[in-house]
Amino acid sequence: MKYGIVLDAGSSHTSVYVYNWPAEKENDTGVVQQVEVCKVDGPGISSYSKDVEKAGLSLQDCMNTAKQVIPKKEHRDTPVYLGATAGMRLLSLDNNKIADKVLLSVEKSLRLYPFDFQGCRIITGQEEGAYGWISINYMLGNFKQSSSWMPFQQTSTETSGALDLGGASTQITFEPTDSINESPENFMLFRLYGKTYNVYTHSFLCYGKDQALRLRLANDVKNAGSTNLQNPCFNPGYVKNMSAVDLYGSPCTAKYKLFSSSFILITGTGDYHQCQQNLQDMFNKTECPYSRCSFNRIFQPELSGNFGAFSAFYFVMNFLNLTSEKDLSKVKETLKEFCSESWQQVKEKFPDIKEKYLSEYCFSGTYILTLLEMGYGFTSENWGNINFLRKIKGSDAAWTLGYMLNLTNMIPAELPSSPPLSHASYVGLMVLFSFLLASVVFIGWLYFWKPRCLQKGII
Ligand SMILES: Nc1nc2c(ncn2[C@@H]2O[C@H](COP(=O)(O)OP(=O)(O)OP(=O)(O)O)[C@@H](O)[C@H]2O)c(=O)[nH]1
Repeated sequence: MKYGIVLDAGSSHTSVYVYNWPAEKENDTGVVQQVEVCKVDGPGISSYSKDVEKAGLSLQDCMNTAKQVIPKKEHRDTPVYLGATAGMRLLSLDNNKIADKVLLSVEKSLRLYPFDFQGCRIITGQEEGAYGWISINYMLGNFKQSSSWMPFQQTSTETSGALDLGGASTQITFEPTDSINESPENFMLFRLYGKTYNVYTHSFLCYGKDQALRLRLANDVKNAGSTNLQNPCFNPGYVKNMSAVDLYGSPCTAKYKLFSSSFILITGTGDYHQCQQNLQDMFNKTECPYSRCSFNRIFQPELSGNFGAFSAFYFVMNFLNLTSEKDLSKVKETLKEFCSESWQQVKEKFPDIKEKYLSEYCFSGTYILTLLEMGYGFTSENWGNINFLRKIKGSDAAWTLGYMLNLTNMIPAELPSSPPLSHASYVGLMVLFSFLLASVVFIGWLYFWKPRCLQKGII
């Protein structure tokens, strides 16, 4: 067995994934399995900008778990990759030097482990989308192709689109059916197992659910001209004092800072319709320099096929019991009901759920619906094409697997030149041919030898 470790350094936390696969089958599709995932206790590495040494130290527990999971004799040959996503993208926009220091601290810590350290870097939003798409299609077995020696052409499997909602960014990636490509920067060409895929992808920075909430609140403060907000996206009776540092401390919201007040007071009113109207403003649909756009002047081809929606799409829809609801009007009905429940009732009903997550489910659910409907253009007709999922065949749906498959060259561009026959058929045919050959020799011997004997007898 071979092993690989990928660290997903996200905006809200870091996860350490351990994968393994049989060495002799490493180019086969679907053989890589996730054997462990460890969530680092504490926030994402980007929040250690004022204490960079701690960014590296925070990974210790999960790296020790990886050390235990992987057999000792494999440690030296196990590659370790770290990809940082939108939290670090934002930090590097804000202060590139500090972002480098954080990555250096993390690298220093990771080099202390007995693994084969391969590097830490901030991945682009486009990579995050594309690797997410590769991961889920690899796990779903969608890259399987008919082998070239087959006498008939098998139709190739359709791929599934990928929808990823993080804390700071969100990605949409799919293989469009039309060939309109008005925005080359949104397309990636892949050649995998002998087939070419032209994949559309876009990552919206600041549209992950945590930054989107801040973006909305910062706009609300600006529009209201007050730091005392009545907010329809929180349950009635919910009251929160949010620090101005937390609200304006990211490049997504910094420009909205108007007041010197150090706190913003939020009081929930729990009105789904008002919340959705409020959130719609975040999606500019009026300007589009292309034949079609999602929002904010970004090109998007017509949606096609099924989509796997993971990460926060799954966490939120799973809490609301909506992962298998295919009727969009029922989804809205459920959200409306949930948002209108008093905060006291909600807390009593779900005493075991972290208050931070619980208090934001009305906002997050409404945001997901608005993003999918208003932003990407899903309708009640194709809502059923979205599959909210956390795992596929035991592995988490995340960009990490695709990242590792790419960096270890485990997805060949061309089909591996497989022998046209299986070993068993080959042995069978050899036995048959040997038997036929022996029979021919024997018959020949009988034919040419016997008559001569007979002739001798006659003489
Ligand atoms: N409800 C719930 N939310 C979660 C859980 N784990 C993470 N989240 C939230 O889901 C969002 C996405 O989390 P991740 O998938 O880790 O995304 P990320 O790596 O922070 O995202 P980016 O850096 O933006 O790519 C964040 O807002 C997290 O706070 C969970 O177990 N339950």
